[in-house]
Amino acid sequence: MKHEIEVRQMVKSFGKKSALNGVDFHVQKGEIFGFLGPSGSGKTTMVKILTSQLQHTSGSVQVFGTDVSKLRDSSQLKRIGILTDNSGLYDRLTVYENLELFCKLYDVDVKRIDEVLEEVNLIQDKKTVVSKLSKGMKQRVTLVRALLHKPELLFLDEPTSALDPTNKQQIHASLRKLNESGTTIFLSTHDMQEAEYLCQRLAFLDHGKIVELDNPHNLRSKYGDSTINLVLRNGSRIQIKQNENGAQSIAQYITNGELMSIHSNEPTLGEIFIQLTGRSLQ
Ligand SMILES: Nc1ncnc2c1ncn2[C@@H]1O[C@H](COP(=O)(O)OP(=O)(O)OP(=O)(O)O)[C@@H](O)[C@H]1O
Repeated sequence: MKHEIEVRQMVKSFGKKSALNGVDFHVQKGEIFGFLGPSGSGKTTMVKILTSQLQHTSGSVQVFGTDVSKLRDSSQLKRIGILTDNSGLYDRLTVYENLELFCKLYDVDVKRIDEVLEEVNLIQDKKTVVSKLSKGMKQRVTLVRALLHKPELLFLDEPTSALDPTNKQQIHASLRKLNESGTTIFLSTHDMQEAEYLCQRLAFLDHGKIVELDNPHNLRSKYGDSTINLVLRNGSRIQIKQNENGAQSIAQYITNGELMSIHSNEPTLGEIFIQLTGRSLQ
């Protein structure tokens, strides 16, 4: 089966410095794939290569089953959406005028503008000049622009980095909805909660290499210490191993009416990253 994205033994060097070093992964149609790494690990470079804004040094990069360079053809370009830091919005035009330009370029009915503005809670700012928007609002307009033509494959580079928690939630909900309607999403982020909430599979990137790739559930089981935390009615906290002795202890606490709460001790994605690399994602 052809994947939406297929990257094999890919290297990207800037002069003598290698930003990405032998990267292998694929993205299946219909999934949200997370590319997680701290600052400088190579996320933006990867997004630029996958969207044909930057050429890789060696290895193979395929999007929609053909070489990534084909994305420069306008028919192929219309199949993807891109949200990056560099907003490319015209400061002196209003939100609507900016989006209208994009609709003309991509042959999209302008009726779609209101629909997407509603979705990210920006409809009331439709007539505002872009120079008067906050950073977070600009980020949402850029997202609207990336969604207007209903792309099959959406690339997001740190999509919520400038947003407050409420706006973040709104964007996450819109992205999930979009994914449910069939859009495949490649998400680069250093926000592990975002990755945890959105991604079906994740690659952890460190110094230009993928150090782990799996779904969040498998990652947690693989790196968890298989203990269970109990809180007793007298306030004490106990950690118990998941084995026969542990099961007997838990049964005893329940029988004696001493147990108040019980939960598994799964690591967060951030903790797993630290286990793997010795450094944090921030
Ligand atoms: N045009 C360039 N010329 C030289 N080096 C570059 C260039 N672009 C990126 N790099 C280097 O490649 C490495 C990866 O950078 P990249 O921007 O992809 O990281 P990132 O994970 O996106 O970081 P951040 O989260 O801070 O945006 C860094 O060491 C960076 O300095």
